[in-house]
This record gives sequence, structure tokens and C-alpha cells, in this order.
Amino acid sequence: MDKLLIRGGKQLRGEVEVSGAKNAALPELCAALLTAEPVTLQNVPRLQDVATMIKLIRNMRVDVTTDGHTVTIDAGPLSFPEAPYEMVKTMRASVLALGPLLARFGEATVSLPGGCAIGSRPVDQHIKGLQQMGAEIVLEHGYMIAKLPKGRERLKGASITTDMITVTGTENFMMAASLAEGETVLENAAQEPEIVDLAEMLIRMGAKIEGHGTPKIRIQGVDKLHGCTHRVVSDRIECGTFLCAVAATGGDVLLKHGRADHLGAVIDLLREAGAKVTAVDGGIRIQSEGRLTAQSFRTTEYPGFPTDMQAQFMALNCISEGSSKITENIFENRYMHVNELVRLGADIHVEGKFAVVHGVKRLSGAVVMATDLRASASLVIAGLVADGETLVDRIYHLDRGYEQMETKLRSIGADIERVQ
Ligand SMILES: CC(=O)N[C@H]1[C@@H](OP(=O)(O)OP(=O)(O)OC[C@H]2O[C@@H](n3ccc(=O)[nH]c3=O)[C@H](O)[C@@H]2O)O[C@H](CO)[C@@H](O)[C@@H]1O
Ligand SMILES: C=C(OP(=O)(O)O)C(=O)O
Repeated sequence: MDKLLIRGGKQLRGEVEVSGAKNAALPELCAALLTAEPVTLQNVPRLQDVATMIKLIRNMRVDVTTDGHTVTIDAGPLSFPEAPYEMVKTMRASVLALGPLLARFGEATVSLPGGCAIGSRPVDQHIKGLQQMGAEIVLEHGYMIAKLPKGRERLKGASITTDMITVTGTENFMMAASLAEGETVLENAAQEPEIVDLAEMLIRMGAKIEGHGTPKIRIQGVDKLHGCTHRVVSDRIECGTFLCAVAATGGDVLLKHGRADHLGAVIDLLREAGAKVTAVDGGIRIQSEGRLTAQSFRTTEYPGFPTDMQAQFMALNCISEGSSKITENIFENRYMHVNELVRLGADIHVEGKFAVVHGVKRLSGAVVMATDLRASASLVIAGLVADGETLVDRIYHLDRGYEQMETKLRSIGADIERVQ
């Protein structure tokens, strides 16, 4: 099993390219299932989750060709609208196949994703919303078996207000509604940049969508969608992770293609902490020197501070001056990195959804174990500043969502290598 070996203490300097967003590429691969014409996605990150999603849609007899960061999906031959457990269990985003399959074929069988390290993550809202659009969904043997009632050929537009804001839920509804009969109105919709990117792709395919990027999205269903070429938006979470890494180690790095307009809450906090962060032509520049000041924050839906950046900012707080209080509002169990950070010498106390971090002057390298995707990233950041060697085990979690993280970090001066 691959591990990352990090020798801490190096400042980071130079330029790094931010990849396309995992959380946009995954729904967009599923959106390609809505049409029988080829769809080309550019700037697709080369990640384990993307490979899993491609495997999942190829299993439906869809033709997928890849050329570097470009992926072409031809769902014309799709004849097996199923997402089996074996594939879904490693990637919860597989639930995104449900809306498009149901909308185009009137049936879908998708495994329930099950719990995961960061919380129970149910999909009740997805099911409820699609039922409001006329789908009949039963749960059997761990699968969601969805179909349209006899005599009905298309989903019907509906007014859907979810109990909480859900990102993939909003995406499933937008995709399903694009081919439904009549108008769908989504209230309490997620506003993440990945939602906006997906909506822009669907519009390129002929969908009629308004209000994406706001809590109320209106979709007028059309009979048919067509092929398109779409460039996946840049990954704000990968970019934010590198920003935290440079803030922690000190240095001066340009994050090419980084979108400052998608990282407002994170950048504001980094500036408060003492880093100099500037939106420049074609990216974001960060300059950081010395010990920063610890910052308290609460995770909330976009445009608030993202839960997917909580672990990485916590790693920075661990070695900043002063104490901070972190509140995790989105997932009930997203502090799995804490015990590992403590093994590196951090001073953190967790109570329920709160974590209090007392900044220490130094961390010391140790063997640590990654437990989920962003937890892994926080351990890498901590390893980059810790004295001596840190070995991060179970980095298959990291590979789910970061493209060649160690290569990128090495290119800006980190002493990091992948070892067996
Ligand atoms: C592939 C992808 O885009 N993943 C992101 C997406 O996950 P995902 O879309 O799964 O997360 P949601 O926005 O749906 O989850 C928000 C909250 O709602 C709850 N919930 C959600 C749906 C549902 O049917 N029932 C329910 O109870 C969840 O358990 C969670 O507590 O948004 C999360 C929140 O920004 C991010 O951390 C993930 O990186
Ligand atoms: C939690 C994440 O992803 P997923 O929803 O795919 O598990 C993430 O990207 O941090």
C-alpha cells in the first residue's frame, strides 16, 4: 500500500497548476448520460474517484475514451442503467447516476451508498425529491430501484424544497428536471461553484435553467438534450489545500487557475491569520512568513467556510499562535484527523461538533494514518511543517481526490515522496 514520506521544514516557492474540480467532474460525467450524443469534458482531473465513475458508466455499456485530461462519453449505447454496490461503496457520488438514468430511461437501479468515515450521509432527500417528480422508488437488498409508473414516459416537473441544503441532491434534481415534463423549482438549493458549473454544462446541452448559484433554481424540462464540450471548473478545495500548506510552511506560491472568487471565506481567514493572498491574473498568489495567528471558524454551506477545508485549516491552526475554536456544522463525524494530528504533537480537544485547538510552536514527525480524503490532506500539511520524518499511511484516501499531490508539492520545494 502506498504511503507518503515527508521530511518537514521546507518553505514552498514557485508555481503550481490547480486541477479541475473532482466535485464538478463527477456530476458532469453523470450528466453525459442524459444524451445519446457524445459529450466531451476537458480539464478532468486524473483521480481515483474519476476512474471509479468512468468504470461505473462503462459498466452501463457506455463508451468512454480518455486522452490526458479530456474525456469523451458516448452514452448512445447505454443499455444497463445500474450502479452496483461494488462500485458505489468506494464513492458516494455514484448516487449522481440516479437522476440522469431515471430521466432518460425511466428506470434505474443504484446501490445505496452506505455510511462513510465522515458521517452517516443518507440519501433520503434525493429519494423524496425524485418521488415528487413522479418516480416510484423502492429500497430492496440495499438498492434503490427506481422507475416511472405504468403509462408515464417522463418525470414530471415539481416544486422541491429539501429539508437541508444538499449539494449532490441539488445536482441530481437539476439533471433529472432538465429532461422532465414541465417546470421544476428547487428551493433551498445548494449554491456551490460546482452547481453553477454543472448548470452551465447542462445549458450547453440544451437545458433551460435559471437561478443557479442562488437558493432558487428554475428548470424548464426539454424533450431532448444534445452533446457538448465543457471545461471542468478549477478545484477550489485543492487550491485551498495548497493555500493552507503555504500558509503553514511559509513561502511564496502562485496557484495557476485558482479562483479567488470561489474561495472567499478561506482567503478572508488566511488574510486574518496574517498571510498575504492576492488574486492575480490567471490565479492566486500567497505569500506567508513566520507564525500566523490562529483563527476560529464554522463550516457552513457555500458561500460559507467549506467543510471540505476544515481539516486543512485545522492543521494550520495547530502551529499558529493562539487558540481557535472550530465548529463543524455539516458532517457529524468529521474530526477523524484529530487523533493523528495529536500524534504529531498538536493540542486539540473535541467535544461534539466543536474542536478547540491550542497552537503549539512545533510539531514532530511520526507515522500517521489517513482516515478520509481531507483528513489525509491535513496530515500532509502537518507533515510539511513537522520536525523530522512523517509517514502518512493509507493514502488511497488522498488519491481519491488529489491529482499527483506529492509531485505538485515537490515542484515547489517540499521534501515528499511516495513509498511502498
Ligand atoms: C461529490 C460531492 O460533491 N461531494 C461533496 C458534497 O457531498 P454531498 O452532496 O454528499 O453532501 P450534502 O450537501 O448532500 O450533505 C449535507 C448534509 O446533508 C445531509 N443529507 C444530505 C442528503 C440527504 O439526502 N440527506 C441528508 O441528511 C448530509 O448527511 C450532510 O449532513 O457536498 C459536501 C458538503 O459540502 C462536501 O463535503 C462533499 O465533498
Ligand atoms: C467528502 C468529500 O467527497 P465525497 O462527497 O466524494 O465523499 C470531499 O471531497 O471532501
